[in-house]
Amino acid sequence: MKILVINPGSTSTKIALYDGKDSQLEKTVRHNSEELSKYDKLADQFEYRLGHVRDAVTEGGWNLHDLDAVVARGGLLKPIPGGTFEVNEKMVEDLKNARFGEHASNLGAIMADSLRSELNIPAYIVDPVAVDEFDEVARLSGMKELERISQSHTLNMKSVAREVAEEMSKSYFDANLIVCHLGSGISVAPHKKGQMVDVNNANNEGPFATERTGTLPAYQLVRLCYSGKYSEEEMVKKVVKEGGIYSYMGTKDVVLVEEKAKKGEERAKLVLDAMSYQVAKEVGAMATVLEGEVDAIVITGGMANSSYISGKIKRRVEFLAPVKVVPGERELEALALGALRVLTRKEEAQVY
Ligand SMILES: Nc1ncnc2c1ncn2[C@@H]1O[C@H](COP(=O)(O)OP(=O)(O)OP(=O)(O)O)[C@@H](O)[C@H]1O
Ligand SMILES: CCCC(=O)O
Repeated sequence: MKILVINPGSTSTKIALYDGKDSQLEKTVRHNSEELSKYDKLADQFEYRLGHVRDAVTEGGWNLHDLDAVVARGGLLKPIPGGTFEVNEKMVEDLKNARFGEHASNLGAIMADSLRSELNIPAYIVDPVAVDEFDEVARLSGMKELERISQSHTLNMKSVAREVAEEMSKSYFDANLIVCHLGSGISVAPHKKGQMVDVNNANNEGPFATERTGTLPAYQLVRLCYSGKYSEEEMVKKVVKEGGIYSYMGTKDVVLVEEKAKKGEERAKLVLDAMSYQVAKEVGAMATVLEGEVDAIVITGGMANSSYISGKIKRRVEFLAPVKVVPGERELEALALGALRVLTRKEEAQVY
C-alpha cells in the first residue's frame, strides 16, 4: 500500500512516502519567511506547498498515480475524538475559512483533498490538534464565558503513548499515562485508558515553552491588554509566538540557551529550570486527574533531546511513576500508521 504523508508546519512542510509500514522517503522542505510573507492567508500557501509535495513524490521515484492513499496532519477543526478521519467537504470548508482558527496544519487536509479529487484515492487526517476527549469536569475555566478548549500535540502524544504502552505489554486502551510533549509549545496530557481526558491548551495554557507563555496571571494580563501599548494582534503574538524562552532570552534555540546555562549564565539556567519546574507541576496536577493511578510518565518532543531538561522534570515527578524519555517526534510515521489501520480495516475511518 503506497501512502503519501504530508505534515505542514509553520516554517516547513514534512513529506514522507510509506510502502505499508516502511518509510521510503522522508523530506523536510524549509520555507523562508520571505517566501511565506507573499501570502496573505495561510490557506493561500496551498499551491506553493503542494508543488513541493509533488516534487517529493517524483524525487522518491514514485508516480502520483501509484498512490493508494494520502494522509495529512489535521488542524483546528470542531472538537472531535481521536483517530483517523476521512477528509470531506465540510472539513475542508472549515479549514479554508479558518473557522476554528489558523494553524499551519490546517493546510494538510486542504492539500490531501486536492490530491484525493485529482487521483480518486482516499484522503485522511489522524489525531488532529483539535482532538477533544475531555471529561466534562475539565471544561470549566472558572469564567462562564470562557470554556477550556482542547488543543494539543495529539498526534505525537498518542503515537508515543501507544509505543510506551506496548513496551509495558499493555494496550494503549488499558494504560494510564501522562504524556508531556515539549516542542515550540508544550502539552501535558493524562491519557486514561486511551482517552485524553484533559490537557493544557498548548497555545495558551500550562507551562511556558520555547515561544509560548502558557498560563499567565489573569489580572496583570488584563491590565497589559488595556495599557494602550499593544493592539489585540500584538498581544496574541506576545502570547503565542514571542512568549516563553523567547521572551526571556531573545532566542527560540533551546540548544543555545542550554549552552549559555552550562557556561554559567544565571538567567539561562533560571529560565530552563523554571520551564522544567512548570512542566513537573503540570504533571503533578494531571496525576490527580488519574487519581494517582499512573503507569508511566512520558517525556517527548524536540526539547526531550535535552537531558538537562528531561532530567530536571524527572527528578521532580519520578516519585509518581516510572519516567520514559522518547525524544523528538514521529508524526509522519503516526500519520502513515493511522491511514494503514483504516486501509487494512483494523479501524474504521470516522466522518467529520
Ligand atoms: N538537542 C536538543 N536540545 C535541546 N533542545 C532541543 C534539541 N533539539 C531540539 N530542541 C528544541 O526543541 C524545540 C522544537 O521542538 P519540536 O521540533 O518538537 O517543535 P516544533 O515542531 O517546532 O513545534 P511543536 O512540537 O510545538 O509542534 C526547539 O525549541 C528546539 O530548540
Ligand atoms: C496547539 C498545539 C499544537 C502545536 O503547537 O502545534
